[in-house]
Amino acid sequence: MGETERLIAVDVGNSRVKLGLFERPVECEQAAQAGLLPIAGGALPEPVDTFSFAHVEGEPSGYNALREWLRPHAGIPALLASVHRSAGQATIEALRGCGVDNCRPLVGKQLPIATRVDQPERVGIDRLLAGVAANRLRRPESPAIVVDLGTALTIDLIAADGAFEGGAILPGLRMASRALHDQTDALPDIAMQQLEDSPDAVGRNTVDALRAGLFWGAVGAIREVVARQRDRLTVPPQLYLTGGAAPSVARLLGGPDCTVRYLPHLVLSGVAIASESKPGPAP
Ligand SMILES: Nc1ncnc2c1ncn2[C@@H]1O[C@H](COP(=O)(O)OP(=O)(O)O)[C@@H](O)[C@H]1O
Ligand SMILES: CC(C)(COP(=O)(O)O)[C@@H](O)C(=O)NCCC(=O)O
Ligand SMILES: [K+]
Repeated sequence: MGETERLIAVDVGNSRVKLGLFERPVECEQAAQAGLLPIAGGALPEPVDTFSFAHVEGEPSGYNALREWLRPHAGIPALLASVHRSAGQATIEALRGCGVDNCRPLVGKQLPIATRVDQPERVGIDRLLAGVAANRLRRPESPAIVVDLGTALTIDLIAADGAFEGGAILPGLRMASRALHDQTDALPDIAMQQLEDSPDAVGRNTVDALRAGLFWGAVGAIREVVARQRDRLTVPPQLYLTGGAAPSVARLLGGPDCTVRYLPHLVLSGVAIASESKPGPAP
């Protein structure tokens, strides 16, 4: 298999940079051309190797570890989706410095997904890419709802015709915990490991009360927004979960007519699918 058949997909979020090495040429049963709605069908491309790190301003260790991971992958083209400008730029520089060939940033209008939103160019590219991947996964007649529990928590509706309809944005678990700590005198910041298991809803101390509120607040918000988006649909949606906090809540979501799948690399798979589309101009 030649180098050109491989791709490094990059997803720069507000907390973490995620990379995936995709080896197979991404096959598409229906040509995904810009302007054409992609029809659901084929399997989702999955990375054969992944790497991720937290990006922190002025802290080079994550980028140093990235350079180590990239060492055997020099010469492979990379396609990058970023919602964080400075981390996106630092990641591009690290990739180019490691000899990664032809590292291109993706922009929303290159993606094979239609939108029905007020300002398509303002939508986070991670939200659109998760929609691109959801379109590959869902049954053609079923709409999809994508829940991304990252720095922010996003809950987006993909219509049965494949269009990104918009959705809801709210604080993610880490951000909510940090906001409570920063804006009060007495509340501690809660470690993410303490938010992995369903806590008792009656916290008998400050930390347990925060765990209860943060965890069940996120689960409740997702259930309510999903239910309200579901109310607009005639066909039950398929629910896809991704993002750092998704494993904690995945088994608590869904219902009798709404199946749930946790897909840790949904955005990276969206980047791999987007790589099939017409390449955009080099920056
Ligand atoms: N062990 C954990 N338990 C619960 N939530 C977690 C855990 N680890 C990370 N998170 C959450 O996941 C977020 C990072 O996920 P990620 O999808 O990489 O975000 P982004 O794409 O915004 O960078 C953190 O901000 C935090 O909210
Ligand atoms: C909503 C987001 C902050 C989510 O980013 P993340 O939590 O994945 O880092 C990002 O998609 C973004 O900056 N969006 C721009 C505004 C919009 O999507 O409408
Ligand atoms: K994300």
